Formats: sequence, C-alpha cells, structure tokens
Amino acid sequence: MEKAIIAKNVTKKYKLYNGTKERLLDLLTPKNYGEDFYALTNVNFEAEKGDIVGFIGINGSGKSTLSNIIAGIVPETAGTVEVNGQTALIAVASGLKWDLTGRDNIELKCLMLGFSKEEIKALEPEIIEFSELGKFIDQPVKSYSSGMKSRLGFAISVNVDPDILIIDEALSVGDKAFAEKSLAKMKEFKQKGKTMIFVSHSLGQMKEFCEKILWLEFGTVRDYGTVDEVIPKYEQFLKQWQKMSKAEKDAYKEEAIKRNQTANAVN
Ligand SMILES: Nc1ncnc2c1ncn2[C@@H]1O[C@H](COP(=O)(O)OP(=O)(O)OP(=O)(O)O)[C@@H](O)[C@H]1O
Repeated sequence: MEKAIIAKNVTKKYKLYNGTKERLLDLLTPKNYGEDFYALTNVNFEAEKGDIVGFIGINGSGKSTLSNIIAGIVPETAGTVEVNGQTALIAVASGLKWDLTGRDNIELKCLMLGFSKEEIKALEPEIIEFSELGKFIDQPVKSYSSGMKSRLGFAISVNVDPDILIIDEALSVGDKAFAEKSLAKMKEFKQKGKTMIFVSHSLGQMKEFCEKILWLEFGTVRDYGTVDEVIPKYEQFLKQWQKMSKAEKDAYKEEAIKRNQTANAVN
C-alpha cells in the first residue's frame, strides 16, 4: 500500500513565558528564558493512501498540533513528517487572512495551491455557493462569526480537491444543516479514495466516519488501531477520567507529561 503520511519521532516543543517581558528577553538575549513545554513527544504515525483516520484525546493532547504539522502550517521541533500529496486543512481559526474579504481569501488560497486565474474563475462560484455566505463574501473575514469562517474554510478546502483533507473540529461550529452537507461532501471524498484526518470530540461522528483511530494523550500516542479496537478503550478511559477530581486529573496529567519529558530526554 502507498503511504500518504509518515510521521517519525515527531516532537513539538513550545516555550511558555511568564509575560511579554520574558518573551522579549528570550528573543533579545542569548540566555534561555521561558519554560519548555512538549505538546508532542516522539509521535510515530503512518496513514495509507485512502485511510480515514480520527484523532482523539482529551483537551490538550496534541491533536491540533499534530494536524497542523501534517498540514505544514506549524514546523516540528524534531522528527520528520513525510506527506505524499497536497494537503488542505479545515480548522475554525486557521488559514484565513482576516483583513481580506471572503472572495479574496478564496483567490489567495487557490493561487497558493497553484491554480491558474482561469481555473480560479471557474471554481469560485462553486466555493461561494457551498459557503452560503451570500453578500458577506465581499466583506472582510474579521466581520464573520466563527460559523461563517468555518463555512468559508470548509467550502474552499473541499472544493480544491486536495489529496489529503484534514478537518479539525470544523463541524462543531455552524448549524446542523451545514454540518450535514459537509459530512456528505466528506463521504464523497471517502468514496474517491482520498486520505482524511478527522479531529473531533464527537465519538458518534468518529464511529460513523473513520476507519482508524489515533489516540493521543498529553503529547504521546496512547493507541493506534481500528475504530472497534480503540474507541471502546477510550470510552472506558473517559469514564474513569470523568470520575476523577480536579486534583487527581492534575496529578495524572503531570505524571503523563513527566513521562513524555523523560522519553524526550532519553531519545
Ligand atoms: N502556540 C502555543 N504555545 C504554547 N503552547 C501551545 C501552543 N499551541 C498549543 N499549545 C499547547 O500544546 C498542547 C496541545 O495543544 P493542542 O491544541 O494540539 O491540543 P488538542 O488535543 O488539539 O486540544 P483540544 O481538544 O482542546 O483542541 C496544549 O497544552 C496547548 O496548550
């Protein structure tokens, strides 16, 4: 089988600063200010061409970070990510230039993807219609609601026909009718044998839509397998997690992060 994505030992380190002054000092001086925070530690993950993979995990597990790295929007700190094909990421707050209008965003995105002026002209009406933005298409994106931004992002990404479509929580904003239309479009993609990554907290949507599940836990891979293998284990975990007190959750999280950091130091 042809691989669509090969992620090897992917690590993402962020710097956490105690205020703007510390951030500036870190930039301006050779001394190391701020605290290292590992959002991902040595993540290994592969997807075959045509796989539909769901990323699950509680808040802060690194799902969006890994999606953004695969989409080429955020650089990895260490490790490698090989992606075979053109990716398109649909996420609530990403990829759109807020000062430009919806129409300008469509044109810019298509130009960046290598479409010609003629191809863009032909594609634009379809994208605008799918977005249901009406006359707002000529207003700056900063005047859009989060649902409208998501609709525009979704309309562009699904209509440019990417090889790998990454959808990060974009179905959770906006109305039910648009979510259904988007799901139908995603099913079309699935039938065409495209590769898809789907990030969602809705296990119902995951079961309906995905074949494989990558379960991330505080920046590491807790499990990767079929929907039937991984989702029941995750549901079991969620039941325990929900019963934990805040202090127990903090302790669990701290322990997991420490384990990740130790793993990082060893490798
Ligand atoms: N730019 C950043 N600077 C510092 N820390 C960050 C940055 N972006 C993400 N993080 C941290 O990295 C961790 C992983 O975040 P990420 O958004 O990837 O998680 P997630 O699993 O997608 O979470 P959610 O389900 O809440 O969307 C979090 O602890 C987050 O606070």
